[in-house]
Amino acid sequence: MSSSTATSAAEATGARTDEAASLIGDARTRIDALDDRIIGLVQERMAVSSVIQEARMTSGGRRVNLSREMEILARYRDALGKPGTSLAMTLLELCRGRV
Ligand SMILES: C=C(O[C@@H]1C=C(C(=O)O)C=C[C@H]1O)C(=O)O
Repeated sequence: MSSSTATSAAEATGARTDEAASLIGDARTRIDALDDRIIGLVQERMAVSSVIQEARMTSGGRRVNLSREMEILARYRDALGKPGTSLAMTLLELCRGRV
C-alpha cells in the first residue's frame, strides 16, 4: 500500500493490494446496484401477490394456495438447489405473511 487512501480501501475490503482493493470496490458497487434491483423486484412481487390474495379472499376463498406455493418452491429449488427452497419460503413469507 502506498497511499492512505489505498490503505483505507484495503481496510474496507480486506484486500492486500491496491489492485484487489480497486476491483473489490468496483464489484461491490455493482452488487449494491443489483441488490437495489432485487429489493425493488421483491417489493413489486409483494404488490402483485397482494392483488391475487385480495381477489381470492374477496371472492370468498383463502389467502393461501398451497399447491401454487409448492410449484414456486420447486421452481426455486430446481434453479438454485436447497438454498433456493429457503429463499422461496422467505419470499412467500414476505408476500403472504407467516402461515
Ligand atoms: C399469489 C398467490 O397467493 C398466495 C401467494 C403466493 C405467492 O406470493 O407467490 C402463492 C400462493 C398463495 O399462497 C397465488 O395464489 O398465486
